[in-house]
Amino acid sequence: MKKLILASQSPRRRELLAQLGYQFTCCPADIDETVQLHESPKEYVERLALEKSACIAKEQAETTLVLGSDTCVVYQNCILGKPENLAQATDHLTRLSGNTHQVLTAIAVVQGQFSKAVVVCTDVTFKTLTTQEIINYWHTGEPQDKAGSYGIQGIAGQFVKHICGSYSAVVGLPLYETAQLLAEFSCPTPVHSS
Ligand SMILES: Cc1cn([C@H]2C[C@H](O)[C@@H](COP(=O)(O)OP(=O)(O)OP(=O)(O)O)O2)c(=O)[nH]c1=O
Repeated sequence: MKKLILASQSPRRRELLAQLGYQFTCCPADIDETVQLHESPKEYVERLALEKSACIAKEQAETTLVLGSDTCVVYQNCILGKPENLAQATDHLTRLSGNTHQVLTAIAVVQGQFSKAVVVCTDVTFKTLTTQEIINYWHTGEPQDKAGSYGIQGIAGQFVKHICGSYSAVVGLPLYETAQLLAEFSCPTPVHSS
């Protein structure tokens, strides 16, 4: 079995990868997450997932697989990152209120000089939120470390009227695509026959 490293500090990603049955270690990647000029949201998440994996892979043996991931929330082609304060979270959640937005999650595997990335897009539709609901939500402490200022797997689950795509991708790691990608690198889940 090849050695597998998850290049992430996210407890959600760790739980999702463990759910697939893999044995792995975690090694957070510290990279610059600034959006580049003229970069589309899809290009952005793909680049970050690859950079996170490559940053850890360069310290590893050529046979080690490194999986990195990045999630961003996109509304009308604008990237909504993690909020720094209540004002930013209010801005994000006011935009998402009553509307459909996209959650883009990229996963990337780097092994020595080989790499491959996949981007998964999910549509999420929110109910209309009042200013008081947004303020109350901020004070739960849930939005602070999450792209777009919400966590679908938590209290904000009640804001979501409809989702079209991958729930696990919204939480941070798309289960289907991750298993497929790792199998391509000869690292199958326990249920794969090959
Ligand atoms: C939209 C949404 C995001 N998120 C989280 C997933 C990611 O952890 C985070 C987006 O930030 P990321 O920069 O993708 O990830 P991270 O900094 O948490 O972890 P790392 O870079 O070390 O892998 O937002 C949820 O948990 N639920 C949601 O519904």
